[in-house]
Order: sequence, then structure tokens, then C-alpha cells
Amino acid sequence: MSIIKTIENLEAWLTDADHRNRTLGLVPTMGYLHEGHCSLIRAAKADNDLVVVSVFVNPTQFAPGEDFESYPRNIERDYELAVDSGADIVFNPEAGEIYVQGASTAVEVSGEITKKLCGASRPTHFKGVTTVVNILFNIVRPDKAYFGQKDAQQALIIKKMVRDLHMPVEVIVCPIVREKDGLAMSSRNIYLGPEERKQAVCLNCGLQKALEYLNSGSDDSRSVRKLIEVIENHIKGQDLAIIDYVRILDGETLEEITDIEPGKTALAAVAVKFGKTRLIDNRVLSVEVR
Ligand SMILES: Nc1ncnc2c1ncn2[C@@H]1O[C@H](COP(=O)(O)OP(=O)(O)OP(=O)(O)O)[C@@H](O)[C@H]1O
Ligand SMILES: CC(C)(CO)[C@@H](O)C(=O)[O-]
Ligand code: BAL
Repeated sequence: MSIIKTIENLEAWLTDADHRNRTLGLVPTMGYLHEGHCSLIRAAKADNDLVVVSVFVNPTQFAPGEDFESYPRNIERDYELAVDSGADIVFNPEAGEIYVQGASTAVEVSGEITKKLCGASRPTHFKGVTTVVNILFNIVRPDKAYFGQKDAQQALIIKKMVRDLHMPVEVIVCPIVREKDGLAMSSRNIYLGPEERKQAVCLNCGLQKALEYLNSGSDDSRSVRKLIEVIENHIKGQDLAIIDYVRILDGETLEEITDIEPGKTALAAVAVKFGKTRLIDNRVLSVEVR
């Protein structure tokens, strides 16, 4: 088994007598795999006969000045980790393989869902994501595709795209895998210096404090404004943390809400910069029924 680089070789593998008519799971990644990715691969292997892991640092989802060039890459290590976690193949194409010469077609989900949160900070990002995910779906034709809740907005957008376009694939969203101290695993965590790494737990701790406040029974415990203040105050306690956003929005549509309503879910989402490293994290908030 080896790393497949071309669509032609991937197609040959997919249509091989041993692989035809088997259920297929796809785990799209940008590589530099960690336990978060491995959990998606294991979930895919549990549900499907075959698992394809794609490793592709997609240029179209990075804006000029973002970290496309410096994004960490190590395909040999990725291959080992993917296979150990249950992948049958790793698809690692060059950009010219994914984007045909002269390509000028994009897939874009419009509306609030793509404009808020990371869509506000990175206005061209999600168009790049939905376009490449579409291309990967067309090439691999999976029955199921696996995404992480760490990128909660991305998961909601991809689900919406699949629903809106009647795409024949089931989107599965898997829980956030964290380091022992609670920091959400991310390939970008390696950019952090030692002091930044220590302080980076504030994303998770701030979100946890909001969840605790929500269920504290205080008069204003369901107020979005108050809960945002709880998160912001905690993050601001770290001198190296620069808040990009702290928002609490409707958990499905990402529309504005003022209170967490019983029976509904809200998404508390944060993006925080440490130097040039931008980290994201989130919590689904719902009121405990007592
Ligand atoms: N800690 C995690 N737990 C669960 N899933 C994760 C985690 N980190 C990433 N994923 C998921 O893995 C998939 C591939 O993500 P990606 O390769 O961008 O990794 P990443 O660690 O999120 O990198 P980045 O530094 O770009 O945020 C996405 O669906 C993402 O949500
Ligand atoms: C889904 C994805 C692989 C598309 O490039 C990327 O956005 C990611 O790794 O989350
Ligand atoms: N997982 C998110 C990919 C990105 O930041 O481009």
C-alpha cells in the first residue's frame, strides 16, 4: 500500500474488484495528523468497509498573508498514523491535480452561516473549503464523510451544502479531541511558544466557565451578553491572548440570539491569537433540564 498522488491511480484503486461495491468513508484533512484526525479515521473505519484519508493543504482556503506556505507538512508520518488508525489509503494530491488548469468554478454557501465567526475574520475561507470538499466528494464518491466539531462552523456549512445540493453523502461530525490540559488538538498548536502554549488553555477554560455559569441558576445565567463577558474576562486574564472573536449564536443557523432558550442549542465559539497563531474552540451550550 502506498500514498496515492493522482486521481487516475485513486480511480483505479476505487474501481478495483476488491474495493468496488464496498461502503466507503472519507476523512478530509490538511495533514500533520494528530489524535483529533485519528479519532475521525477510527470512526470512519467503524462505520465503513474502506476508508480514504485525504491530505491536501488547500491553497484556495488561505488568504494572502495567511500561513499556507508555513502550514506544517509531514506526509510520511501522516501515512503511518492514518494506516495505524484504520485508513486503507492516503490520497495526497498536488494542487494541479485537484484544480484543473483554467478552473473557474467554485461552490459557495451563502447567508449568515458563512459570514459570521471565522467567515468574518477570513472572508474567502469557506468558499475555498466548500469548493475543495465538493471536488473531493466528486473524486472519492464516499458514502460518509467525517469532520470534527473543533471546526464547528465548517461542519455546519458542509452539512448545509450537502443538504442544499442533495449531495449523496452523509456528513458525520465527531467530538473535539483535547490535550490533557484541555487545549483542543490542532495542527497549528506546534506554532505556539512554551508560554503561549500554557496560556492557550484559556480558550477551553473560558468556554467551560460559560457552561458552568449557564447552569448556575443565577438570574442572568442564560443571557448571551453575560456569558460572552464570562468567556472574555477569562481569556483577557492571559497577557499573550488577543481575542479575534467570542460569540454565542444559534447552534444550527448561527443567527444572533440574546438568551439561551431551554430545548435549543447555542454555539459558543472563540478565536484567539497568540502572536501569529490563531486558535479556535467552541462549546455547544444547552440548559440542563433539572
Ligand atoms: N481536536 C480535534 N478533534 C476532532 N476533530 C478535529 C480536531 N482537530 C481537527 N479536527 C478535524 O480534522 C479535520 C481536518 O482538520 P485540519 O487538517 O484542518 O486539522 P486542524 O488540526 O484543525 O488544523 P488547523 O491547525 O488547520 O486548525 C477537520 O474536520 C477538523 O475539524
Ligand atoms: C475540510 C478541509 C480538509 C478542507 O480543506 C479543511 O478545511 C480542514 O482540514 O478542516
Ligand atoms: N481546519 C481549518 C482549516 C484552516 O484553518 O484552513
